[in-house]
Amino acid sequence: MVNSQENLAVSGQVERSPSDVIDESRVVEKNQRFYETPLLDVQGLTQLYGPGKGCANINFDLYPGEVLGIVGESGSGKSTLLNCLSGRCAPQQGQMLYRPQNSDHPVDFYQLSEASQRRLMREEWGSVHQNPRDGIRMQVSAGANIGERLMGMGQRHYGNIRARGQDWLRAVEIDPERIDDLPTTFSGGMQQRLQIARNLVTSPRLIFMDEPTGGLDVSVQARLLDLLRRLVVQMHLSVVLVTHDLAVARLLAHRLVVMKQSEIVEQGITDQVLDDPQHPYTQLLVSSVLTP
Ligand SMILES: Nc1ncnc2c1ncn2[C@@H]1O[C@H](COP(=O)(O)OP(=O)(O)OP(=O)(O)O)[C@@H](O)[C@H]1O
Repeated sequence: MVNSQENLAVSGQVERSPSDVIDESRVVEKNQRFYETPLLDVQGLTQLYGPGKGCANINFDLYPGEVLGIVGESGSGKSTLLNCLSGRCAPQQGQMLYRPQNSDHPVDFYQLSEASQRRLMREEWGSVHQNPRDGIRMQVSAGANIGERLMGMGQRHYGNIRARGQDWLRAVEIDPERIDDLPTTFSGGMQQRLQIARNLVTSPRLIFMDEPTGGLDVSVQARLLDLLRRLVVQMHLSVVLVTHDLAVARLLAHRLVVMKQSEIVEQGITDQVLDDPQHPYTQLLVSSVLTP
């Protein structure tokens, strides 16, 4: 039996011309080289609403296929940082170098024209919000939610778009027979999985996630985390993940950034940061989870 991921690859190929296949082999070569260099290089990013409120002097790299977790208590500036990174807000200072697909040269995202920023956000990036209502349209069918992202990238063949929609519903463990149903008839976990399908159908390289499992029952969370972990590996996604849940960070993130009052106080390999925290604030954060 062909698994969902293979189905996705097959349906993707249906729409590709032979010249695209040749291009693709070049992309793979380039991606291998990119592996040596960051996909995202963030330097001195600052967006302050008041002293200690927002994010200040943020520096980090993100590599292809890497998940970076951003943790910290409420109000430490995680969402402000994510909003700047995902292009929803322009920071007061700093730069974010991004290496676009099929290019050897990084671009400074905030210096791009609004049209170029929007193109990257539409074609190469995705955002998974905590509340699925912020990321999917509740009044159109599940299939339309997935299909409109493909149409936004210029695809017009109804049969192919519908087939991709069904493939992606299957990949996120939703019965493809529900393709014509409204998301309002889905459970919270299903809505979140639909939001993920809508994001991933365009094969993005970079995904921003804000508490993707927040507000879900523990068993639903576990299933979603398992799905996310699998998709991240299969699609070689780079992810910036904001979470207050250290267990979620431990499960998904390769590296962690710890924020306190707008600044990064510690960053490193996830297991090292959580098992041997160096900064007193991180020690407090970790011990507050361990203490019953
Ligand atoms: N648009 C804004 N205008 C004024 N202050 C803001 C704005 N956005 C955020 N802040 C303030 O900046 C600080 C950081 O908020 P932010 O939402 O980034 O924190 P957070 O770590 O994501 O918190 P939480 O985990 O509760 O979502 C807070 O004090 C908040 O009140």
